[in-house]
Amino acid sequence: MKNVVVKVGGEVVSSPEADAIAEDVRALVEGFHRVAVVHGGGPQASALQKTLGLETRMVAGRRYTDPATLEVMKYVVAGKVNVDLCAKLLAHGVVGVGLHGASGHVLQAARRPPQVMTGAGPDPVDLGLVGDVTGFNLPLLGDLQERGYVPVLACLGCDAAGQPLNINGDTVASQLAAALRADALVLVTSTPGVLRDVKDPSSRVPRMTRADFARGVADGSISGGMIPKLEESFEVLARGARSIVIVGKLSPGELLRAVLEPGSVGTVLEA
Ligand SMILES: Nc1ncnc2c1ncn2[C@@H]1O[C@H](COP(=O)(O)OP(=O)(O)O)[C@@H](O)[C@H]1O
Ligand SMILES: CC(=O)N[C@@H](CCC(=O)OP(=O)(O)O)C(=O)O
Repeated sequence: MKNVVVKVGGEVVSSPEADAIAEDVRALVEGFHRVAVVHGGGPQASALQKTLGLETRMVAGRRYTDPATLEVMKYVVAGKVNVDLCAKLLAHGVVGVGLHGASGHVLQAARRPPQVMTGAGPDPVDLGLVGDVTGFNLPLLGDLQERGYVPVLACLGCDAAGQPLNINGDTVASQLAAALRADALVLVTSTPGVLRDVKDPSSRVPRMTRADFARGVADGSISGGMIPKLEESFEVLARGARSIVIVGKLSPGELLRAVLEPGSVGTVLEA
């Protein structure tokens, strides 16, 4: 029995690939593995911001979140994306339970103080209503999994005073993997892993170390959302996570292989 955290990026939730993922989650659950799903919704949030005439401000892959932006995140991430993903799982025989941070206080957070960020220059950055994960309601997640449900967590946290906070989906997933001491964390994104050249889908990097990551940021070949994804992942690896793999453009069966045969799909991160 493996304890598996699967993070699905927003772009993937609305793509046909979601069927392959849901099917593989079913296979994992049927194989008596414990699965928790975390999802984002960044592209959908940016699209709604545009429709509403709101500016999207990303700083090194993270969204500057003012009160209006937080409203958008609630509508999109805890709303449409969570519903669509639970419905997709259901269509493949997986009963997901949709959750956000304020629900069961499953995702506990504290507002992030201004800090220097990789890829965003030397000065501290204040991201507004963005949170850092402080904990999870693990008993609630465990109870759900025990009864055959798959928790489906939207990446919105909530602090003890009841303030919802926007958190990068990869951050939530990697912190959850650490808290659960997961056997595998699979980050499903819109590219088939980390690419040497972001414009060339065939340039997949099969294995990557922290030093490779630092070099990629410095030479500009790793940018945008890939920076926080890798940064959080390497931190969790350093704290003892067992297996982290970045995958994407999945065909049926490939998510399963990423969990059961690490190294066969995507980019495996090495401590
Ligand atoms: N070297 C790279 N390899 C793959 N993707 C990269 C790379 N550098 C930048 N990216 C960008 O990072 C994006 C993935 O991050 P993000 O959009 O945050 O994904 P997700 O929504 O799945 O969390 C890719 O779509 C790509 O545009
Ligand atoms: C603080 C922060 O940046 N939060 C992210 C949360 C959504 C997310 O991570 O979505 P993907 O997984 O689809 O990228 C954002 O607002 O875009």
